[in-house]
Amino acid sequence: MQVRVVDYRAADAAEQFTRSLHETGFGVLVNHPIPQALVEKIYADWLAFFNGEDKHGFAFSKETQDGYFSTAISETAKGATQKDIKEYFHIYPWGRIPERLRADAMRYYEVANGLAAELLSWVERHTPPEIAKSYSEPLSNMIKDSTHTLLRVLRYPPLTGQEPAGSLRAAAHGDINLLTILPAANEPGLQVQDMSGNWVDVPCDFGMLIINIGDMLQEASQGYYPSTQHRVVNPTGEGATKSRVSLPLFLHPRNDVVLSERYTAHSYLEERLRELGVKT
Ligand SMILES: O=C(O)CCC(=O)C(=O)O
Ligand SMILES: [Fe+2]
Repeated sequence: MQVRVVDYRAADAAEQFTRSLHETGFGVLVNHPIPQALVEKIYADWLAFFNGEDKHGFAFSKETQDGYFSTAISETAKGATQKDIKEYFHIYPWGRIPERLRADAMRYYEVANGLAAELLSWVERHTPPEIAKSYSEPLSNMIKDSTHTLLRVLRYPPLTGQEPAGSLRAAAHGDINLLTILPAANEPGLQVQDMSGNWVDVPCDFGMLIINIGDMLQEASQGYYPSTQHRVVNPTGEGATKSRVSLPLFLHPRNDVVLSERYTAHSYLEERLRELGVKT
């Protein structure tokens, strides 16, 4: 399997990109409109935040799910036995965020949301008509004015050697949402699973933009766009002494969006958060 690297400005970009999503659940864009300088600034500022102490004043709320999730309460992937080796912060436009970090995060949120709407229209245009006819509304419309789209800043700390056997920076999982937009992290490690169960490195040169299908779009497209399992493996050697920072934007539909005969976006999310152990 090959995750394609597609030039966003190419004439056949939409076709190439959506083919990669259909075949692998992942697609990678270069020459995309997300400013790299903004991404790098966010990585640097948030690394300093995670290295400091005031993060503890932002402990996440079980009710609203915004704020800081420490390594001690970090999520356990569905079906996994160990916690992931990571800490993270959940940013929503209505949620808590350190004031000095707000403007850049919100600018990123806006720009990436705009691109996501365009990519969802590519996805819709390249869905076979017999499947597209059951989309309950245009896909790009599903995320419009959603209050659930989540910007997560992740920090995977340097490894200490004391990690529980078998634990990973991020254990194999599928994303819950419609579509995820992820700028390449500052360190490697992201892998996707192919149909035979092999783990394949996702192209991740600094500056690339990685997009993957989440479970909700798999549900809405009746599996045409698969939500593939992915993970972040632990580095060895020099890499083990470094933090890894990444910035996924999880595009979530409005609560009332009908995904399929079985689920609305709301019922789907509630079920998954309970399974993850971060909500009761
Ligand atoms: O850190 C990464 O590169 C991927 C993170 C991820 O897959 C997730 O948080 O769902
Ligand atoms: Fe993920």
